[in-house]
Amino acid sequence: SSMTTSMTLFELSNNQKLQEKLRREILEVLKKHDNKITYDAVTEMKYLGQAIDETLRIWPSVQTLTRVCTKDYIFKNSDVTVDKGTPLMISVTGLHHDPEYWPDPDRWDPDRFSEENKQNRQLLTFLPFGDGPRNCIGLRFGLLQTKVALITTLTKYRVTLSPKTITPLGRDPATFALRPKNKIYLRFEKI
Ligand code: HEM
Repeated sequence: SSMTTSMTLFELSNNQKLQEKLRREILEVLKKHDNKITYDAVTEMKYLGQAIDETLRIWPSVQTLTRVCTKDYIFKNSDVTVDKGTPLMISVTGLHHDPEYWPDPDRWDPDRFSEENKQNRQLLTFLPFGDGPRNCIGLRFGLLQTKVALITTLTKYRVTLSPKTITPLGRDPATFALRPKNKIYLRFEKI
C-alpha cells in the first residue's frame, strides 16, 4: 500500500493537471459527506480508483506471480508445451507494459480505467493482485489504505517533483517486489 501511494504521488507530481482534477473530485465528494472520510465517500471517488489502478498497471508492487502447472498443457497454434509439475513465473510488469493490450504503455493515464474502457479490455491483462483462489487476500484493505493516504495528502498538500529525483526512475532488478532504482524526492506545498 505504501509503495502504491508513493508511486501515485510520483505520477501526480508529473501530471499537475490530473492532480488538480483528482483533488477537485476528492473535495467535491468530501463536501457531500460533511468533510468526513467515510467508506461511502471513498467509494464515490471514481477517479481516485482509476488513478490507483493506473499506478498499479505501470508499477505493480508484486512484479511476478508464481504458480505450478497442474496438468500438461499445449499453447494454442504453437508447439510450446508446459509439463505437469513445472514451476512458472508470470511477469505482471511485462503484461502490464505490453503495447498490444496497453497502447503507449509508459504513459500514466487513469482514463484507461473508465467504465467504458474497462469493459472493452481483454480478460486477465491486468493482474496487480493476481487471480484465482490464491489471489491477494488484502486487496480491499490495500486499496482502502492507499485511497485514505492519498485523500489525506492531496486535501492538504500540492505535490511536485523535486529536481533531486532522477527520471526515468528505473526498477531495481534484485527484487521481485517493486523498488524503483532511483529515489523519489517530492515537494509538499501546503494548500
Ligand atoms: C496495494 C497493495 C497490495 C498489492 C498490490 C498486493 C498484491 C499481491 C499479489 C500480486 C499477490 C499474489 C497473488 C497471486 O499469486 O495470484 C498477493 C498475495 C497476498 N497478499 Fe497482497 N497485495 C497488497 C496488499 C496486501 C495487504 C494490505 C495484505 C494484508 C493485510 C496482503 C496480503 C496478502 C497475502 C496474505 C497474500 C498471499 C495469499 C495466498 O497465497 O493465498 N496484501 N498480494
